[in-house]
Amino acid sequence: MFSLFYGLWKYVFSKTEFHVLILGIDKAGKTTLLEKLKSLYSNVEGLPPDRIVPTVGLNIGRVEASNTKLVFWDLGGQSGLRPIWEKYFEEAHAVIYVIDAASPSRFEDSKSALEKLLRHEDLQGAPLLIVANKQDLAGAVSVDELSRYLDLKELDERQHMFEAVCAHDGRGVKQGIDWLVEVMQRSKRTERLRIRAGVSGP
Ligand SMILES: Nc1nc2c(ncn2[C@@H]2O[C@H](COP(=O)(O)OP(=O)(O)OP(=O)(O)O)[C@@H](O)[C@H]2O)c(=O)[nH]1
Ligand SMILES: [Mg+2]
Repeated sequence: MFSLFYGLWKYVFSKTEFHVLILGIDKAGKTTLLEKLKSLYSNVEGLPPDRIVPTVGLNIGRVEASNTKLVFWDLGGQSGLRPIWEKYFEEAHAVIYVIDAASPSRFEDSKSALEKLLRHEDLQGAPLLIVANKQDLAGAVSVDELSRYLDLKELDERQHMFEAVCAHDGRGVKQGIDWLVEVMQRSKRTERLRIRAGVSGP
């Protein structure tokens, strides 16, 4: 009986495409992370860091992880571009929020952009992976320090995880994605999005 349900469950998720927004302020390392995700999870080699330029439009990456189709949407983080983010909120299953852990002078900006996003009704119930990026740099803070700094009460009501990552060499990326896939599969938001799209199962 268990294997029947498990098979059905796996079947439903092999059909579902999860939309994951990659957000964060400019220079946090979002596009570098997206390109690393492509290299790690698809047979397309992502761009090397020295070929990545600041994002103005939208970068898309499609990969398959743990038998699940993931579509990443990477948007520009410059302050003038942040108002565009909310256009993608409604359709997103989850958010990866990237922070440059080696730039404390930008933590305030990063925190307030995250705060806004957490308060937005179109993102209600979306699981959140907070990436403490650039762990290869000497000044990078740990996830504990970053979480203490952010100290956001809005996080208490949301499924979230902090992950120490280096988008250059890929460390920490798989752990974060494994967690994200698992929580997206079980989240009420995924169920709501599936019903809205008219997909009720096989
Ligand atoms: N040392 C180090 N540098 C990184 C890492 N990830 C990204 N960078 C560098 O940080 C800079 C900004 O990276 P991007 O990926 O363009 O940042 P972004 O968040 O996409 O920036 P916008 O598109 O402007 O929003 C580049 O010089 C990257 O090479 C990392 O893990 N370690
Ligand atoms: Mg970018």
